[in-house]
Amino acid sequence: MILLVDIGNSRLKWTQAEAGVLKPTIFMDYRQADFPERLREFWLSIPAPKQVAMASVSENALTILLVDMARALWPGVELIMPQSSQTAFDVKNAYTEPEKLGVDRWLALQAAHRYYPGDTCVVDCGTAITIDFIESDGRHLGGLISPGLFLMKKSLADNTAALPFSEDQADTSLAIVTAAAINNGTLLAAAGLVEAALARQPKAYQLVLSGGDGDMLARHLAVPSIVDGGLVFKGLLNYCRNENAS
Ligand SMILES: Nc1ncnc2c1ncn2[C@@H]1O[C@H](COP(=O)(O)OP(=O)(O)OP(=O)(O)O)[C@@H](O)[C@H]1O
Ligand SMILES: CC(C)(CO)[C@@H](O)C(=O)NCCC(=O)O
Ligand SMILES: [K+]
Repeated sequence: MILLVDIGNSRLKWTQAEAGVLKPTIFMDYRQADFPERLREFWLSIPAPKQVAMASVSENALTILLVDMARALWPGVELIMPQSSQTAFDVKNAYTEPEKLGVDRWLALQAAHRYYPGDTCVVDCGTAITIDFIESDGRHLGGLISPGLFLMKKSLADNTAALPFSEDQADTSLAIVTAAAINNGTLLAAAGLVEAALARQPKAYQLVLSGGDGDMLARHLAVPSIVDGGLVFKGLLNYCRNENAS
């Protein structure tokens, strides 16, 4: 078994890979006080992994906590922590400073290149919305970063007197009450961003979505898309030896 860990900006996501097949993802809020205990209990209940692969775009302290926990639970376990680089698994990073590209974006690009070959636009709709374009030959063209839906709504609530934070259902129609106006406005901002990014390219790209709001965004886009919430995990798996072994 290989333990795969994606430390995002708001949540920790982890899963087990057995013979290359991913189990359901466990999502955890790492800001809760009892998070380390809850995670340790979870990890005590699973078979000892041969390898632990981690991707982190979060604070170092959290990464260190998780590394220490894995080492304490499974002494001698092999830890794999990929970093963004110039090229990996036939993907060429477009950034002028390749190591500055978020490792979540880098891993998602590698997974997209492997599992969704072709000219592809990879969108992660999480804390941030990231949009990256990759050509069928593995050349990354670059990307875009915007606040995600939660942050858009939170910044409205935090910076105005009259606007509340609302998590009601959203669509892209015109609203006649405040909460719907915010939910629909921010959803249309996200959908419009993705549609505009695609429309401004000189050719067509297939669209692959991931992230906590990926499903919701997919339902409201005017263009077809594939939703795959496992892109970062699949990218991590590339870096593991014997990925097909149990
Ligand atoms: N407390 C919360 N903070 C932020 N987002 C939340 C929270 N609760 C629910 N969400 C939802 O999850 C979305 C974030 O998705 P996701 O879980 O992929 O983000 P993440 O864990 O921070 O990962 P990443 O950093 O990779 O984007 C938000 O836009 C929001 O809709
Ligand atoms: C953009 C986020 C926050 C998305 O999770 C992450 O990929 C990150 O911290 N990136 C570093 C900056 C960059 O990718 O240009
Ligand atoms: K992300």
